[in-house]
Amino acid sequence: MTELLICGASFKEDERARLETAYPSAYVDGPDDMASLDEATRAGIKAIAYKGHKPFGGEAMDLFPSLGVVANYGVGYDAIDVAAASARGVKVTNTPNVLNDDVADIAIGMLIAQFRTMMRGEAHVRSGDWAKQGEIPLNRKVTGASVGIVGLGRIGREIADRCAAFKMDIHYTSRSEKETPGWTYHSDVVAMAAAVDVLIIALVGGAETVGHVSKAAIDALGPRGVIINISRGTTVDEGALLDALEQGRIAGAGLDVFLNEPNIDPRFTALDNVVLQPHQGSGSVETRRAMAELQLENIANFLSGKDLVTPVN
Ligand SMILES: NC(=O)c1ccc[n+]([C@@H]2O[C@H](COP(=O)([O-])OP(=O)(O)OC[C@H]3O[C@@H](n4cnc5c(N)ncnc54)[C@H](O)[C@@H]3O)[C@@H](O)[C@H]2O)c1
Ligand SMILES: O=C(O)[C@H](O)CO
Repeated sequence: MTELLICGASFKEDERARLETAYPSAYVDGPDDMASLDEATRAGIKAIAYKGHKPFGGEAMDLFPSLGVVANYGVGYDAIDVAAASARGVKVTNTPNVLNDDVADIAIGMLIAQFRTMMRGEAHVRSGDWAKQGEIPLNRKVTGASVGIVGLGRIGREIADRCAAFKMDIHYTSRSEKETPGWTYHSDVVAMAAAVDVLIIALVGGAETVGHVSKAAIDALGPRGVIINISRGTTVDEGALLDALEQGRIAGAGLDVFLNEPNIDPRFTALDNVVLQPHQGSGSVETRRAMAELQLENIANFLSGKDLVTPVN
């Protein structure tokens, strides 16, 4: 009997093989393909291993009368309708913590690359312009900058700890104030943006945080301001961000996440004050392996009647 459905075209070959070896399974590229599975297969599915950002809602869950768990590969589960799952008695799990270091590292990497114009420096060396034209313009010091972390959760905290090592003046917003001596708490993102040079967005995605970093926050950041986003494309007003970047009303951005990935707004690629990454925050071999193992552990625990390791609902 097929107990597991593997759903997601972005599963790597080894990740998929590990799941297939563990349980009799079926595979689909995404939720839109679930209805194409035959009824007998759908009837047996108890667990879905999910990977990707395509919306997975109640209608698709209803195709599986025995479904008990949706195990997401990733900490952010904004693609999954958790309320619909709960209403159907379906558990949702995710992969928190194991990816904190990688995502924090790439946030700091983009910050350094943006401040120190490393992409321009790279192009200057590769093109031969260094020998022909000499040095690139001077850029901006990273150590000691003032930084505002939007969302001091698991990843936000790791980012802040790295910023502390760079002797930065640390500000943050969060739903509640934390025990962080020396760091400045703001209840309002616009007020924080007015007080710092850099905003690093580490919020959850989903309906509640759409446009959280608003046009007003971008305007408050000002012409020396830089926005780093490793959360979701939805958490910032992307149109306002593009306008501000094009008009030089902020200094630049480092972005790992966008609306409509991977078909991002072409206005981004025309800019020379941005560092752009292909949503690869957690994308080291080591971390992806840990995420895959945690996903499988959640599935295994569910199917053997044990407690889930990282339940969401
Ligand atoms: N770029 C990547 O590859 C990558 C990798 C992993 C995670 N992420 C994103 O990072 C997010 C954060 O992950 P985490 O493990 O740190 O999550 P977390 O839950 O520990 O922290 C989330 C933060 O968002 C804040 N928050 C939640 N709901 C809010 C609301 N309605 N309004 C204002 N603030 C709110 C919380 O207070 C917290 O500070 C994920 O949800 C995911 O979207 C991206
Ligand atoms: O949320 C996450 O873990 C990453 O963005 C991958 O989806």
